[in-house]
Amino acid sequence: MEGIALLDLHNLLHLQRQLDARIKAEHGLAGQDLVPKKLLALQVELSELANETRCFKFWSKKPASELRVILEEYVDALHFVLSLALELGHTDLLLGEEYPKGDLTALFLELIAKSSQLAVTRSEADLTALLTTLLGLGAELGLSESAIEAAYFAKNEVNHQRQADGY
Ligand SMILES: O=c1ccn([C@H]2C[C@H](O)[C@@H](COP(=O)(O)O)O2)c(=O)[nH]1
Repeated sequence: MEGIALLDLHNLLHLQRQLDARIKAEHGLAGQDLVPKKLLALQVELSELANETRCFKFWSKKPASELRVILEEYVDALHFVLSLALELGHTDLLLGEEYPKGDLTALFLELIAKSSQLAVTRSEADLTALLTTLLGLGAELGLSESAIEAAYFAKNEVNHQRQADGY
C-alpha cells in the first residue's frame, strides 16, 4: 500500500475483513454476490452524509451539522468502500499522488457516478478512484486522518456490537 494516504489502510482493511466475515456468517451469506447491495448501501450513506453537510441546500441558511455527526456518516461510507474493496478482491491499493479536489457538491456527484460505474466494471482502477475521491472529500470536509481513523475504529466496534445484539 503506497501513496498519499497516511491512513493505515492496511489495518482498516484488516478490521473491515473481520467485520464483513462476521456479518456474512451471522446472516448466512457465504457465496453470495454482495457487490450490488454494498454499492447501493454506499450511495445511501453518501446521500446521508451530503444531507448532514447541507452543501447542496442553496435554499436554506441553516449551517452544516457538527463535525462529530459528519464524521460518523463519513466513516459509514468508508466502511462500505473498504468492504467493496474486499468483496472485489482489490486490496493492494495504489493511491495516486493527489486527492481529487473540488467543491463538496461536485465531489459527492463524482462519488455517486464512480460507484455506479464500479457496479458495471468492478475494476481495480474504479475502486481506487472511488477511495481516493472519498479521501479527497474527507480533506475538503476538514476531517483529519487521525479523526477519521478514530471514528472508523469506534463505528467498527459499534457494528460488531450490533451483530452480537442480533441487529
Ligand atoms: O457487510 C457490511 C455491512 C454493513 N457494514 C457496516 C457499514 C456501516 O458502518 C454500517 C451501516 O449500517 P446501518 O446503520 O446503515 O444499518 O454497517 C459493514 O461494514 N459491512
